[in-house]
Amino acid sequence: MRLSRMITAVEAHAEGEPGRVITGGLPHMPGNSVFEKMQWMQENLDEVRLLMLREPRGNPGLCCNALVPPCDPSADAGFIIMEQTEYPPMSGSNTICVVTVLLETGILPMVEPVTELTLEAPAGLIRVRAECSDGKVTRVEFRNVPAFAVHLDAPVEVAGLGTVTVDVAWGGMFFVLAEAEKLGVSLDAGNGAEIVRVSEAIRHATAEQLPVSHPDNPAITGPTITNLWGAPVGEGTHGRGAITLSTGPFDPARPQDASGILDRSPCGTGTCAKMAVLHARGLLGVGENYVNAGPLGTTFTGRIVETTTVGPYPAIVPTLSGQGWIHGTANWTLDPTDPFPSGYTVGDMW
Ligand SMILES: O=C([O-])C1=[NH+]CCC1
Repeated sequence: MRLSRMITAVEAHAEGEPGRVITGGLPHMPGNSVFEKMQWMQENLDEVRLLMLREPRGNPGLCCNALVPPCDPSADAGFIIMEQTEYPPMSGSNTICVVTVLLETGILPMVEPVTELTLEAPAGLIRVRAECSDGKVTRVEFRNVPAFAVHLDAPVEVAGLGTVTVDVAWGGMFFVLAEAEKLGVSLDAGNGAEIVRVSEAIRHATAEQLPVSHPDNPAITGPTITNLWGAPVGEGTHGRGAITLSTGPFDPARPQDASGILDRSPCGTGTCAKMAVLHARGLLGVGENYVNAGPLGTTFTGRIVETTTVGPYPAIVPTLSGQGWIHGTANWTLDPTDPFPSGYTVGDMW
């Protein structure tokens, strides 16, 4: 066997959303921050993202994280997040997967009943509190980067849908948010294809008509992801959402060909963006929880712990909590004669 790559990984999911964690096999990535390391990886090593996320080693619903040494001296570990069409600055489900892997495989020491650690994500420092029992991480709570609303009740002209009223908010990624019921879209997981089609049309139109960038880092732009939200359905929940991640380019002339995938979790950054919108509308206050359900019925619990400002925007500092599980380990390899050195996609499921 001759190999041009061997990548060691731990397979994990957080409340249903898969988040592979690469623990070895990647070269040193230069940079004075994890954000700069992410930029270097995007420019010099993007074939690894494609190799991990595309077939035969990946699938449309998979996210992948690369553990990297942190740059901030207060951080215990750094991680770069890879998705099908972008390197997101932050991700709740992937943070929970990374923490679960770091502690349950011994990369960082587990302290029971509570382990406290700091991660450096591309978006910044993430303070983590992990509840642990008998060697298992039973709950991960992290203090996210500040979340804020940029637009509330903004009209967007969407091909095939007409004028759609949207919110645009940052929760670690830039989301466009719209109410599913007003669009006549069911949020039941079985309606995934319509959710993706409608969400991609709204995202594409909003990115064109209401482009946004982060006041502290203009290289972070959007919106890149969509949150169709609705009323709570489960006992003890405050809301539900279906988050669509793009898996390919969108052609407004052929919205029926939209390619995207639902986050299987309630989406941590999406929950934080929704909380920022609720707070901006005076509907959620400091100290209040927001339990958000995703397509599988699993939940993340968000909480506003304080308020702040980001550039010109009033903002909230949210915590988010949920649980992760390891479901495998792998050595992913690439033979130099493999005809697909960056994996492949086929139109039937991409
Ligand atoms: O939990 C999260 O923030 C996300 N999960 C997948 C995309 C972003």
